[in-house]
Amino acid sequence: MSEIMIENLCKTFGSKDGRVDALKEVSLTIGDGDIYGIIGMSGAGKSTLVRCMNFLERPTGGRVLIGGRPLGSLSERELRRQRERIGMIFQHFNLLMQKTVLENVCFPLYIQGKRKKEARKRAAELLELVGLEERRKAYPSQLSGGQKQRVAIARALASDPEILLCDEATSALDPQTTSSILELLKDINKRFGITIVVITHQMAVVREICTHVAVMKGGQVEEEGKVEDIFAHPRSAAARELIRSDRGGDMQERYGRPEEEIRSGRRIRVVFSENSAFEPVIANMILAFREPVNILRADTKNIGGVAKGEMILEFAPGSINIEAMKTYMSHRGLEAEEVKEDVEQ
Ligand SMILES: Nc1ncnc2c1ncn2[C@@H]1O[C@H](COP(=O)(O)OP(=O)(O)OP(=O)(O)O)[C@@H](O)[C@H]1O
Repeated sequence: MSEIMIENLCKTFGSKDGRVDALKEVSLTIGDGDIYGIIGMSGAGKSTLVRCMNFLERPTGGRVLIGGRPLGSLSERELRRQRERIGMIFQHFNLLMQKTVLENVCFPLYIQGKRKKEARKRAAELLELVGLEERRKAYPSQLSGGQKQRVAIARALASDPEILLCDEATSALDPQTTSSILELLKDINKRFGITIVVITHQMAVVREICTHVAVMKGGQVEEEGKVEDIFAHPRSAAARELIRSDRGGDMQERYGRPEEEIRSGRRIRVVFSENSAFEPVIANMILAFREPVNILRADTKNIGGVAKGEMILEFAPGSINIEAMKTYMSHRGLEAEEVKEDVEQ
């Protein structure tokens, strides 16, 4: 069992400039086998939270339970054992530059006391899993960023972890390499049932692989739930802002308009899971109400493998048909919600 329960977690750092409350009463549950995203802007407390999950950082209040066992009650030896069951990967890979790819993956196996032959055999299997068996003799400096992260993933898997913590693991990679690393993580989750926690500031990463997400701001969880629900109905300003800044989608070039062109008039955000049905509904609505509607942005996004369409519509200033048009859309399966001023620049 690798369920992670976080209860009222607090972390306060003391410094010469005063106190910093990096985590304020954070509570969440990460289910066994989930791919769980923790998203927020810089300074939100994400790294502190993930470091508290394996007690690399000791919380100042609250509890962390893994598989029902509170980490705070473990002896140092038990804690070391528990940490072996938690792999970690980082933005800057943290590889040993003087060692070959194979030796990098062998490293945690040597620490566990494995013999050289056994460790090399296991490391070779893991390199095959991440698609790098042919680069086993290379040094990290000879690899691309994506390949380095694959080595780091193989190394993290060497101790057969139940949990993999990924701290901004794709932030240093280009979008295409990011997608291939996310695919690899998804595959690992599916094949081995490893619970994966993804720390990121990019909504695109969350929607590509995560099942659940917690949105953090100022050391607190602003919103938490299934990715598709939060994408469709973001409740907090922090979630709306992250969704708004999530660019990338194949329809955008066709419809995309620079945001400077956004004028007055009420705006709504429409979400639908089959984007092909957008156009007839909107076109028929314009015909039915005989009123112009401005498409400010249209986009498709891949949320956990399902294509979701998103559109920002602007109604004519002073229109009296807005509520009727929202009802028209909702009767045709389009989820519509008002876009508040605080999410537009
Ligand atoms: N060791 C430390 N000593 C003092 N303050 C710290 C320490 N570590 C983190 N903080 C502070 O705690 C807050 C949360 O930092 P944290 O690194 O967890 O945020 P984050 O969401 O991961 O942001 P980033 O993506 O920029 O790392 C910040 O105000 C940070 O300055």
